[in-house]
Amino acid sequence: MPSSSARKRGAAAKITSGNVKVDSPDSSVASKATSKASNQSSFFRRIVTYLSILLCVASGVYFYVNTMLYDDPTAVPIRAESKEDSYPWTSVELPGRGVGVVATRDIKQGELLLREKPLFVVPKKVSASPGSLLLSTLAKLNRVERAEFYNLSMVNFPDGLVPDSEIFHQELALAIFQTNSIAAGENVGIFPKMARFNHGCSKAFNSVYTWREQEGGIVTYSIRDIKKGQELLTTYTDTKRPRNERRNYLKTMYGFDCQCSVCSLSDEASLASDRRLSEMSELRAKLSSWQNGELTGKQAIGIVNRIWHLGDEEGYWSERGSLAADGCWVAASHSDAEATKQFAKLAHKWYTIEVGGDSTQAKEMEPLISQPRRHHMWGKKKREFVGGPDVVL
Ligand SMILES: C[S@@+](CC[C@H](N)C(=O)[O-])C[C@H]1O[C@@H](n2cnc3c(N)ncnc32)[C@H](O)[C@@H]1O
Repeated sequence: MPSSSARKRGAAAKITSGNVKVDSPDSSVASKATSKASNQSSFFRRIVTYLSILLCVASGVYFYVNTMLYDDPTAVPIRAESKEDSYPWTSVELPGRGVGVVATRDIKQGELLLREKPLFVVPKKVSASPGSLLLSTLAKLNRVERAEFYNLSMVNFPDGLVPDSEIFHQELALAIFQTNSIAAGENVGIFPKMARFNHGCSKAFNSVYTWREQEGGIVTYSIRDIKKGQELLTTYTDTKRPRNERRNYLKTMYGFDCQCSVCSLSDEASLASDRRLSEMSELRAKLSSWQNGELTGKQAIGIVNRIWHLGDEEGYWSERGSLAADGCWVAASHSDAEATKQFAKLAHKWYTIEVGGDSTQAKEMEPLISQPRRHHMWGKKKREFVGGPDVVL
């Protein structure tokens, strides 16, 4: 066999050279010493050869295990997520909810909880098969990134697929993606840390993420104070819907029965909560009819204040920055300087809490607090005293 004869040829050359010395008739102490040294060196060479073979075998085994485990998307041997040391929370197993995120200290309203870039994004609408698009996208990631993806939880993985078939891998990727992806501007993406936040409805969620186009990532802020040990919850859907609708949606899309503090209210309290949430939604829709001239400025501001009041009663504090910014828009359009200033201040406060003081939304409000006429809608509608927000600033 060519490989073994090649190895023998190298060994024979060494033996030949040693035999010449030993068989020499002029053998002396020096030549004995040379012969001894030669024997020793041949012994050491053999040791080195054995060690090299051992090393080769060990690296082969290591490479095989590593390659097979990581290249098989269903086998994820490690938790590749990095430590969340710099954030005031940690991810832990929670009974009946998989992994969740829990505060490691008291967190104040408006604190930055997370800044994260996506593992990958894909367009919201794709013409090709979503499963194959996901597989080709995943193939471009490195092994650790792929492990991060396959380590996430999933629901709605169909039964009865042939293991290791193409369709099996596509459906697996799709199930993980649909369980964990979130909107990223025009796209939808995977953010492995954000993906560990569980869901809460209405006043039960305390953490809100926002996509920032210029940064190509999300930021997440606490919209209320959170006690050490409390779970950080975000929301997976528009929770201004009645409890039954919310629960059906969450069960179908995310495979769980929502037991959050709002879904667990008594029937009577839940009905009252549903009424408030529905009214908030309806009023939001009605507010947009101001643009077509169907409402006066004063009526539009009356709606903004009513939504605010309902939010107070319900404990629903999300979207308050944009609500106050709408008030600012109405007031500026009708040239009400004082109301524009007050709504700008309110919008700035709530944008800072929910999307960050360094957000474009908060920054846009800043100059209007002292110079209301700088609003781009200033004086675009009939002059009218519309009145400011009902809240104490
Ligand atoms: C984006 S993941 C959230 C993290 C997930 N718990 C985990 O283990 O990685 C969404 C999944 O978490 C679980 N989940 C989220 N919110 C929940 C809740 N309020 N109650 C029970 N399970 C919940 C559901 O299984 C859902 O499909």
